[in-house]
Amino acid sequence: MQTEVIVVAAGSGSRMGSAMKKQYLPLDGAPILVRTLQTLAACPTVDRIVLVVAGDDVQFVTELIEAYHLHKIGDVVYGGMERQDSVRNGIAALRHDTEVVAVHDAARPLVTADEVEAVLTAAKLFGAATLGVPVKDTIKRVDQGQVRETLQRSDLWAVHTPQAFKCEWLAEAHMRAWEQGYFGTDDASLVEWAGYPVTMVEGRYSNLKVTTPEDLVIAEALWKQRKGME
Ligand SMILES: Nc1ccn([C@@H]2O[C@H](COP(=O)(O)OP(=O)(O)OP(=O)(O)O)[C@@H](O)[C@H]2O)c(=O)n1
Ligand SMILES: C[C@](O)(CO)[C@H](O)COP(=O)(O)O
Repeated sequence: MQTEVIVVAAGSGSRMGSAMKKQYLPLDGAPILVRTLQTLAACPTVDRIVLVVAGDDVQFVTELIEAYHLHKIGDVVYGGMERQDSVRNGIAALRHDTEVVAVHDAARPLVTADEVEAVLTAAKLFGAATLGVPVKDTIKRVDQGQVRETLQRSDLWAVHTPQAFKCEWLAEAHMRAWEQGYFGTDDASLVEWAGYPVTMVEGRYSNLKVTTPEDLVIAEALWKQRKGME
């Protein structure tokens, strides 16, 4: 059974506000994107990685792949306006014999091989799965500055990547979403919208998405702590 991972790295990182796009900022001396790709390539179940980057970054990323001897990288394809467009471009580059595909944010460099393997295993068994963690804060729905509702925290999970799917489920969901103008902030929501069940796999709080400057400080501390424990 062939397994591929689409790594989306074509965002602009506007919330980070740095001169360099956040996926290329250093995490303990190597670019965040490199850290992410090294972990995915080390997963025994992952056969190939499709990397989605901005058109302007292809040359730079090709140099990174060589400089860091990154392996399992198949196609490097252009991203789109939204994350969903970038994933759709990645799907178009999958091999025809791929049965399970995972989608992962380049901006989540702290994912571990055992988390990746757990979500891939669940997708093989149940068709679709996402990593996530139970939320720790109380979540309220707010409209025009007014609290409208306090949600039942025990039902709420913060969703991470990777998310993994039977290839045909993900491809169908993305194609229908594109045709019907449906947008979601993750791939699982498209697959849910298409009518398929999605299994939640509990991951670790450390698998944060580097989004704003404080995330980078936390990610660096977690990375160094992990390295110290090896
Ligand atoms: N058009 C886009 C937008 C996002 N991404 C990728 O999707 C992941 C999650 O997106 P996010 O953290 O929101 O990244 P950005 O869009 O870059 O950040 P921002 O919203 O702050 O601009 C990142 O790895 C990002 O590079 C992408 O490939 N293509
Ligand atoms: C896919 C994701 O990382 C799951 O938490 C998240 O939805 C991406 O959202 P963003 O708007 O691209 O930050």
